[in-house]
Amino acid sequence: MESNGRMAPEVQSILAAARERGGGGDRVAVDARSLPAAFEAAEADGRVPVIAEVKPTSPTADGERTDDPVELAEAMVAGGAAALSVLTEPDHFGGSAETLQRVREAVDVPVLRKDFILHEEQLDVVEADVILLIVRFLEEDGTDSLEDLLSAARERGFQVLVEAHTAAEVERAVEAGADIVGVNNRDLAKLEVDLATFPDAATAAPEAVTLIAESGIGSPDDVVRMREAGADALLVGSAIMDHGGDSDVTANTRRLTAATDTDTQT
Ligand SMILES: O=C(O)c1ccccc1NCC(=O)[C@H](O)[C@H](O)COP(=O)(O)O
Repeated sequence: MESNGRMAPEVQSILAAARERGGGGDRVAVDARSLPAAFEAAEADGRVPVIAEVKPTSPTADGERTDDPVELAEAMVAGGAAALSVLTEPDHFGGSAETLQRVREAVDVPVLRKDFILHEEQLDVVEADVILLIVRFLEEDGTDSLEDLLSAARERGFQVLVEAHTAAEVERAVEAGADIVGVNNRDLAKLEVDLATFPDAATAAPEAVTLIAESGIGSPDDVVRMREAGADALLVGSAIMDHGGDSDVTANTRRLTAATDTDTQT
């Protein structure tokens, strides 16, 4: 696995901050909204299942979006988002646990807590329907193991999205017991996006796994490409948030949730 020393400086900084961050107070117990059921409901009424991400900024964003996150989240749901992802990482993404809590109270779709969780106590910061565990960040000394975090999260009622970047990491996720696996098209070592990543790595996932294509998806053509490669759902942040601008988040979401294979025909 990639050593943190070979990660992009921004990612090393994210991980250093994550190692320092503590947990919450009391142990969380969640009555989670089902992510697979939300995807099925979207499919049933003709929407591509999209997890739209409330990401005020990021190390690779062109700027910051300062609109009220709850209004952004509601606009994403109005655009057909099956679920939402909310950054709770404060130092590099402008997120917070309080934002996630407000968003989750305002919508009825499942909400993913997008953060860099390395230790069990960090699960107890806020209730969410789904939490993220990143394979390559949990193979380092000084973090809890993927298996331990998976079971600790499930004991609290969370669903778990396990993120991989390569076929080997998909195999590792499945071996650890993941039933929802994301393939990140963004290489977190270099912060480069390559949409060929998902089709390559997805081949390692068994049929029973719910498979999510993450990052770099910006157009209806990209949606169709990921779906044809086996994505059950897509996780999209930047193309919906439009960090440098102030475009309509509902329209940005709908453009992707309404994508069909006719979009790729000339
Ligand atoms: O988005 C970043 O710049 C980033 C930098 C360092 C570590 C993680 C990062 N992003 C996390 C994500 O997984 C994305 O926010 C998510 O998949 C959406 O990606 P996109 O649609 O490309 O905004």
